[in-house]
Amino acid sequence: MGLLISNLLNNFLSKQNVRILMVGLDGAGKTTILYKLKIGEVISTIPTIGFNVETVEYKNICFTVWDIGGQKKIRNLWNHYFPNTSAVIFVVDSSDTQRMDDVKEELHGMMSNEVLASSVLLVFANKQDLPNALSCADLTKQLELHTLKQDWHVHATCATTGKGLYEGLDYLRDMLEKKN
Ligand SMILES: Nc1nc2c(ncn2[C@@H]2O[C@H](COP(=O)(O)OP(=O)(O)OP(=O)(O)O)[C@@H](O)[C@H]2O)c(=O)[nH]1
Ligand SMILES: [Mg+2]
Repeated sequence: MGLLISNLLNNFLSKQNVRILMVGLDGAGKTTILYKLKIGEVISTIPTIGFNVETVEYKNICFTVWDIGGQKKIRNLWNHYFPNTSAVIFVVDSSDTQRMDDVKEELHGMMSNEVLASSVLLVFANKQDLPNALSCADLTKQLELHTLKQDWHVHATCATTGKGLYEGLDYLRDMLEKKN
């Protein structure tokens, strides 16, 4: 009986583990987001060659966030991180309008990979503080998000202030819950 109660309690208290892959072009703000979520501060970043990984606990979920470098010459390494990914966070520099075609190509190329067929997608429309940042509606159109097979949500963020980051995670959680 004691064991039963202890098991029930453990199940109730145990955190759900979710593996998240965070990708996007170089300079989009991925590493800034990771450490804003992890330590609540804006760190001074250098371009990521390889990856950073941290766990972020939020509302009884333990997110293991893999932040992968986005420079063109290392983007072909992204697919090594795909297996067992529950959710993809694709970070976009919303003010980098010149590279939106590259963003679209990378995003669709990645999400068409069978290994990610049952993942959900959160797009962070980052750098909303910059004057020429595209809105979520414009990004949705330009990136043709409606043609994706997976569930997706696009959320406006500013990594340097933290605005929108946790709200985005709330949507991610809802999408994951709907799947289970
Ligand atoms: N204005 C503004 N700057 C931001 C924002 N988010 C990130 N940055 C800046 O953008 C630059 C690049 O950020 P990183 O987090 O290093 O970008 P990254 O996506 O990790 O880049 P790679 O590691 O090369 O793939 C840094 O100078 C950040 O301070 C934002 O929301 N607004
Ligand atoms: Mg980085």
